[in-house]
Amino acid sequence: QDGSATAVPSDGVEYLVSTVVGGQTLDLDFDTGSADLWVFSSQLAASSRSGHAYYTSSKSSTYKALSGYTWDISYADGSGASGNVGLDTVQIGGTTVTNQAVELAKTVSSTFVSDASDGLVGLAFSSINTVSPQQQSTFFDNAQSSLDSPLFAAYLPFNADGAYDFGYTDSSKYTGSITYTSVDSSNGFWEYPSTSYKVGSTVHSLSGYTGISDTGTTLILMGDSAVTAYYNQVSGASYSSSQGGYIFPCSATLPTLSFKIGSTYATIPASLLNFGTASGSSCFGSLQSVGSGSQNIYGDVFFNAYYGVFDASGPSFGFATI
Ligand SMILES: O=C(CN1CCCCC1)Nc1ccc2c(c1)OCO2
Repeated sequence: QDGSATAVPSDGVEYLVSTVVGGQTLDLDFDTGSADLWVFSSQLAASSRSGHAYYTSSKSSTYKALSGYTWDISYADGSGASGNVGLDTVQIGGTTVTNQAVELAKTVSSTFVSDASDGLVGLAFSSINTVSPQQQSTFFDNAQSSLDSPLFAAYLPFNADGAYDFGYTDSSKYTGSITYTSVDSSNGFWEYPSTSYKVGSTVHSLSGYTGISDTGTTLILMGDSAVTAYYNQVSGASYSSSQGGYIFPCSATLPTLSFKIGSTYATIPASLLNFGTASGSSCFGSLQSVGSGSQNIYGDVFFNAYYGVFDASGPSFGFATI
């Protein structure tokens, strides 16, 4: 059944959604860049669980263990988690999936311990789910047959409560029309060509590049050529190894950044490109380097400006101004 769940901004780093797993409520990070639904569990060391809600399978009347099944995930930022697997009922807003693969953490890396989320809901394609010996389906894949339309949408306004809509798009959450582009899911991501960008009004080519819509990533991460071109237009900007990225004087005037999603430019306003104080009078940029490769990562800062629609029919990705 269609439904909407509130997404609450946490530390400006992520948006958390209250989710019920086997009758137990956890605040989970919805990540369109991965495909594992995993939770902090009673199997974690107490030191790793501190500060977190966690799932205890023995307290769920609907839990079914998948004997011998394991999972082990590593994310591009170097974090990771691993454990074992069972099935249980998962409720997100008005949408309920029975027999959802729930991945119980036995280990989590330090960033997750210090992070606010109690686990993740992966909303990328099930082809990159890490469960072995049999790969499992995402919540969205399992929910699709019960939805009016096989889609979900992310509404993540800056510093305000947002929502994930399942089965429908909500016209009260965006203005104008939704522009769609075909998605190439061969890498398991919501990925599409992204072959040009603009710094202010100056157009640059990004031949061969793609973009990935990734609600699990906070910032906008692009190739070094784009990042250099952008900060060359920001007075006093520099790369700070201690801060781990580009910083600039908080008083600097920032140009807008636009990038193509398929054939249509999305424009990020200057206000969203200042991620906030790094230290003293230096501010940290919302645009940072993705490192190597030709895949740009369009994270929450993008969704602060655009309602994002993830449509499995096609598949396609659509966006509309918030
Ligand atoms: O790793 C992530 C997001 N990840 C989502 C799940 C929780 C932990 C953080 N994003 C990311 C994506 C591409 C990158 C990168 C980081 O660093 C360099 O390239």
